[in-house]
Amino acid sequence: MPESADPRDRLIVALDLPDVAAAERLVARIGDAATFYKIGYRLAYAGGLDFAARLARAGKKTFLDLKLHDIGNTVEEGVRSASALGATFLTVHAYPQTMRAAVRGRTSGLKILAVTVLTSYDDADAAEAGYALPVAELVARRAEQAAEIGIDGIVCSAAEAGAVRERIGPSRLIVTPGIRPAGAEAGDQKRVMTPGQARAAGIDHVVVGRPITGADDPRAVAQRIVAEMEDA
Ligand SMILES: O=C(O)c1cc(=O)[nH]c(=O)n1[C@@H]1O[C@H](COP(=O)(O)O)[C@@H](O)[C@H]1O
Repeated sequence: MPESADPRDRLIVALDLPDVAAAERLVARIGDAATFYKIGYRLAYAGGLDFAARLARAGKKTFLDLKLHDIGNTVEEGVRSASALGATFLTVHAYPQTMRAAVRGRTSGLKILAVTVLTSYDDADAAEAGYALPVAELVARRAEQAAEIGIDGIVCSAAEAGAVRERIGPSRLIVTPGIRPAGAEAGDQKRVMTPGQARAAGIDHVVVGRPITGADDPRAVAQRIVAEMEDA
């Protein structure tokens, strides 16, 4: 597994906040306890892409969670445009055509992550969406396809990390949302593990949003998550 030199890099804080001012306040409160931030739909549509570029210029690592999925040409050119924002990671959905297009549009420095099956899905949700395979099998199949296509990393739940690692080998990344410190509310997440369990399962990065953004002391929660992974 590729190892980051700084243990704080293992935690990616999801800045799922209404506006840039709120994101700036949270980043300031967390201070040096976190090095890596994710900007998803909520903030991206409220000025978050410029903010992501600013964070990157300020030395933070950024993850653009845009979950691209469209015709190949649109994905390829979209990835090319996103490359200008200085991000470390960009997500696309793990459909083969979409992943191939993303790899064509990728420029150096930007790693493409493929979202296999959302962590808010269980087998019943996958069946409702028309998939015949249980979630674990669908994740494994998409991870295998992602590796064949040359995607840099996989987004899945930590519960699938072992099976995914077997299929993608040691050098690609495993990034896992659906992470909850012991006792925290799962919310809409259905495939959930603790930071320590995730780390022990061989993940490279965890993504954590509400347990940090909603905390009275977000810096302390971030520090505890990093420490829990160090001890795992
Ligand atoms: O691509 C993602 O980051 C993602 C994939 C997935 O399968 N599940 C998932 O929760 N996410 C994102 O990870 C974050 C999890 O947030 P919390 O549930 O608040 O910790 C959110 O920003 C989601 O958009």
